[in-house]
Amino acid sequence: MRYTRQAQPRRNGDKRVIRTTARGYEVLRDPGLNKGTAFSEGERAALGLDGLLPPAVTADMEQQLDRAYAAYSSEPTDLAKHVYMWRLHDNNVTLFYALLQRHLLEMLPVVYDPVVGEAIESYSEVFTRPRGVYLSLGDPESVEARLAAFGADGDDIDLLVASDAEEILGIGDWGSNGIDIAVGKLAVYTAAAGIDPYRVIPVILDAGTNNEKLLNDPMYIGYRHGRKRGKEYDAFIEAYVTAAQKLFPKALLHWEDFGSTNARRILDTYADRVPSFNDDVQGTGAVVMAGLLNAVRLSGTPWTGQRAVVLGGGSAGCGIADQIRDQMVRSGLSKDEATRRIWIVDLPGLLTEDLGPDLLPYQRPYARPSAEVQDLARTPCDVVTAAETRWPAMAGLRARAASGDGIIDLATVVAAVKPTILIGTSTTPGMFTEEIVRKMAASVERPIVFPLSNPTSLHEATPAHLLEWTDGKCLVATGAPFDDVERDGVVHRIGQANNAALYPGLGLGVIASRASKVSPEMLQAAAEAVAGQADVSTPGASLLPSNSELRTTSSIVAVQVVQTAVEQGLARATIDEPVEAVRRNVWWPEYSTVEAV
Ligand SMILES: NC(=O)c1ccc[n+]([C@@H]2O[C@H](COP(=O)([O-])OP(=O)(O)OC[C@H]3O[C@@H](n4cnc5c(N)ncnc54)[C@H](O)[C@@H]3O)[C@@H](O)[C@H]2O)c1
Ligand SMILES: O=C(O)C[C@H](O)C(=O)O
Ligand SMILES: [Mn+2]
Repeated sequence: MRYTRQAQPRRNGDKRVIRTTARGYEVLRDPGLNKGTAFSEGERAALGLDGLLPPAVTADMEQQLDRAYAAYSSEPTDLAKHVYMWRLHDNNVTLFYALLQRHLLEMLPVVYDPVVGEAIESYSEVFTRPRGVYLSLGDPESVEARLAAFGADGDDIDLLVASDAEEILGIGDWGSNGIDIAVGKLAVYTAAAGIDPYRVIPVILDAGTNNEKLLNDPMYIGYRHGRKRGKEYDAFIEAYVTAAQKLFPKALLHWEDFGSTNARRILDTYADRVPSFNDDVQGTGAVVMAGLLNAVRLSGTPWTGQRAVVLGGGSAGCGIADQIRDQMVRSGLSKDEATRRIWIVDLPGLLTEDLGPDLLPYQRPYARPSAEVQDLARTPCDVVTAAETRWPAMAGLRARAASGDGIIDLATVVAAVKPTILIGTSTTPGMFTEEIVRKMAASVERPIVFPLSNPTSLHEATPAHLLEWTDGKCLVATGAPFDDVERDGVVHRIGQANNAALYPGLGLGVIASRASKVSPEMLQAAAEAVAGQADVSTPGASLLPSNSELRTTSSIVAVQVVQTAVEQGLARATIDEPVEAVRRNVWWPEYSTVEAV
């Protein structure tokens, strides 16, 4: 290691010092050291930078921020802006985060979702330099050595975000390209919650890919092999967890964008063994709960009277269903009564018990008894061959198509159930049709409709359509950012029910408390904290806090998570005061003084 960073204290405004043996270009080429024109005259002399920098010394960051923002703005496309930002990151980490934080509302969709989806699709082409750890199932013995190559000491790492990239957003399998989802999620951790960017590692768990386009692309940079499953896959994940725990014993393991057969299984296997959570199952479930807490309050119908239909019963859909069920139980229903008030529609239509082994274990509790649905109409169905290898539910669809039985489709379910809540996590655009939404609105005063499939192009409906079809009565939240919708003099602000509003604060709380695990109560505390940050007292108000307030939201979430961890006896750090514990762990994008040693 060529320099050491002073770890504590890390408060806004505190001066930090980095001591380094590096000199000259070595300093300028290290994005953790480089300050460009902000190096003082003293630093320039001591570090051998005289002559390597133009003479002007820009004492604060303002001018650099203005220059970088102008360059960013002049990029012609969102993807070019995304690439610009990551080049800036590779040149000067502090400036990257200062710029991102200053323009968070504008830049979040560019650095993160939806543009990160485009970047992942073209990763092999736009690749310039690596930014994380690449682990390959093709070389399982090397897992520990590859993680160790990151070069951090055990106590220096707080958080690893890992993906096997089988189900990136809603765009499917992207193999090693998927490392950018881990990189993007970590950038949000830092910009939204102040997680120290030097104490995190993005990881790709490359288990092969079934993406033919990648397998046939000579430029593909991942493990060129069909996706491996079963024992080999499980051993690979086990090797990762074991190595991560050994090398970085304090770290929280964040799981992102796994396929529906692995996500929940991995979560259940490790939830009690290491501090870990699955963002798509739990982060999404909790952020959607935040939006629903506000929406249900506005709807005037208590939780015990809500009926929810979820389209897309994968990681996100069933994670959301579980949180709705738990909220109904907290409101007084039995677990069974609550489960019966949730209907899940997937590729084979309404999930029913007769799908038997085609159901995933976590879908099974929601499957409706055959007797209950025998009078419902069935619509003939075709098997979509393009989705053949992607979802296990295809087997159920194929069986129903072959038997000539057809499926109980979303329109039929909505007509029969008269849901008060409709959630979309199906990855399929346009599924909430005018007919379906009008049908729902005919029997519910304030329909709650959350189309959540990312990126933007995959949303089940647009907010403008939902408000049009419900005469402005719909309570809407979306997965990606959408513009306000104006109707009859009311400006409807569209809340973004994206896990980015929740996981950064959750992670910060877990790190600050060194919680031994992520409990359901911590998730619920986080959901309530997010809900409480949205003021829904005016007509058209957003159901979730604005992303421009992410920093505040995240710190409030973190404090509640620390508090809950302490109450549950899960905190391994000594916490006298949760606010102070959180504050101590926050990193700010401010230049350190660089000293030559
Ligand atoms: N807003 C958020 O914070 C957030 C969080 C997580 C996931 N998501 C989005 O939710 C979507 C699903 O993500 P996931 O991780 O659950 O994926 P997943 O693969 O685990 O689940 C997708 C499910 O949808 C089903 N499906 C596919 N086509 C369908 C159709 N036409 N009708 C009904 N069901 C269909 C699949 O069989 C599968 O069960 C993605 O688009 C993702 O971006 C949003
Ligand atoms: O990444 C996002 O924007 C949210 C979520 O994790 C997703 O998979 O869509
Ligand atoms: Mn995700």
